[in-house]
Amino acid sequence: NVTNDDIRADATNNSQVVTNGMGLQGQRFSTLDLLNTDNVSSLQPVWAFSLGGEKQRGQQSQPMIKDGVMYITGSYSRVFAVDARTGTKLWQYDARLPDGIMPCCDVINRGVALYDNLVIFGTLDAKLVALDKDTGKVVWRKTVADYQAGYSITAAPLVVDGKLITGVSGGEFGVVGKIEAYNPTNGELLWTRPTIEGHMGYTYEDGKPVEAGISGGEANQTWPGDLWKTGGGAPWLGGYYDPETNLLFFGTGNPAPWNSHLRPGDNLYSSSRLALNPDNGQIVWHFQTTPHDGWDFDGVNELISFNYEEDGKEVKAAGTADRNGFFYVLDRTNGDFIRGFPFVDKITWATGLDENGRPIYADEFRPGAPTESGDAGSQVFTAPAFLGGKNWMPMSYGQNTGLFYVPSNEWGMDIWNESTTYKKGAAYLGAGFTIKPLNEEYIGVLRAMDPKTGEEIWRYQNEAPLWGGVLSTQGNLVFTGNPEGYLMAFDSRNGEKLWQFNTGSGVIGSPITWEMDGEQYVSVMSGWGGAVPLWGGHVAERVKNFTQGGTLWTFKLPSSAVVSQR
Ligand SMILES: O=C(O)c1cc(C(=O)O)c2c(n1)C(=O)C(=O)c1cc(C(=O)O)[nH]c1-2
Ligand SMILES: [Ca+2]
Repeated sequence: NVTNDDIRADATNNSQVVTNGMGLQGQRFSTLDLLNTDNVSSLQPVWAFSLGGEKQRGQQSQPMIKDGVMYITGSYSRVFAVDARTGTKLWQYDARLPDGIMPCCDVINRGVALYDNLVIFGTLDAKLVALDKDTGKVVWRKTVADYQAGYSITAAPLVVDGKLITGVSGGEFGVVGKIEAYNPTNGELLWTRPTIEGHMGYTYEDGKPVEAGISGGEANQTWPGDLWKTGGGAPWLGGYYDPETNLLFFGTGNPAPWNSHLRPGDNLYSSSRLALNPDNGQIVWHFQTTPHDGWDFDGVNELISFNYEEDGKEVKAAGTADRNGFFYVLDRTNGDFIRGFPFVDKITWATGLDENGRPIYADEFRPGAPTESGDAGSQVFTAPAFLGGKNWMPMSYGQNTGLFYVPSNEWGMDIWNESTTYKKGAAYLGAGFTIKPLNEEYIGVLRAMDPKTGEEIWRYQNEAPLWGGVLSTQGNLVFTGNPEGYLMAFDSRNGEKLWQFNTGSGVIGSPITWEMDGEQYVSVMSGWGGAVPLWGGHVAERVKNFTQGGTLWTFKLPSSAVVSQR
């Protein structure tokens, strides 16, 4: 069973992985160094587990490990429990999905939460399901939102001190984003916090809703007319928790519709980072990365807590690499902007950030308004593309190097606006687009970034876009995968590629590492999919021959190699 203490200790307990992010702060760093730059070239597969069936695509899950059992999700809202020593399947759960599910960006899922004897995950029809960890049988099931309005859940939920916290997806359908806390034991709703200004939040006392304040204080200050009622801002990537400040950090997605001329104003809290009180969901501070977004620059990307020394003082900071191409370092106690810098080579839509971190817009790179007669507005070519300088794939913070390892992409897009009106359950974009690579040789770039200076310390360039999570370790290793099928290991200090292994399908999951029976293991999901093949325009064309899949791979050193290193 998984306790609150297990969850709190996850970043330092090497024998388990019971949080998404390998620790509540989501640093994705392991203090293990049995596997290191000297021996990683001997890393070998121990077993591979196929998810089976015909639903082989888009495997973004991060595995979890507890007491020798691994828990993963697969595409189409499936969960599997596997013996971590042998890869033998213990049980499988397949959600029965209705025909009308509407995920914008493939049938993906990013993983489970573990609590007590339960394995809990969110489904493509916007339900939370809690399964018995030993049998895979449903213990409770709860509808979070109406899938027929375009809601879904793709992120892993988070458990903090006995509260199960989830976001929702659906920004491309004009849903209203919300973050909610549930009792993980029975699925009872504890609080709900809409992420669009003007909507009421509630806490629940004895099962009854009690008003907990309008998000934003007053309705509709940064939106025109009724647009806030269908404003998007979906916190679709979930969030993390920082024990030092007792705050939840969630990001919010694009405002709806994409056509920004329909909604003059900053459109809070779309494309923002939010800090919430975990007890009642109150928004403690917010930082909006792209006010009045006109390019689908969802602000969901993870905000990762880290501390550093400056002028003899410890700064409680947090770093985030936004879709819009800028990396931000914030004071995580209050959301103040400390510094920001580009982490991609080309940003056209803004010339920089002002002293508060607000973008300085280059208006000629905002697509034009449609004409009165209904013709599309002027088209622009702008960078990054809407799939972002970085998309969902989580970066890692190297505790030993002080660097962030950021999976990123170099691309731009043609984008134009069209007229649109809201219709329940229909795409609500008011825009058209074609993504194009910026370079012939590469699109993906794994970057080691110094958050104190904005300097890129090293980079690895990949032909296809990078779409997988990153892990770094005390053994000076950085792991990530690519759509070409490789799981790769780099030297975290200089970016030298030390090892790679082809898994047979694109790696877009998040690798983990843990210790079992005195040996260090690495696991990752393989299975190409996600948004790139669906929405990638010319880039999708480039990657169209990559094969889909669904396999969980586990690696370790041959026992002899470990011995010889010691
Ligand atoms: O606004 C939203 O609700 C929403 C949800 C999701 C999702 O849940 O996966 C994505 C996006 N937007 C999105 O804009 C996007 O680029 C994207 C890529 C992916 C993916 O898994 O590859 N999901 C999503
Ligand atoms: Ca979106």
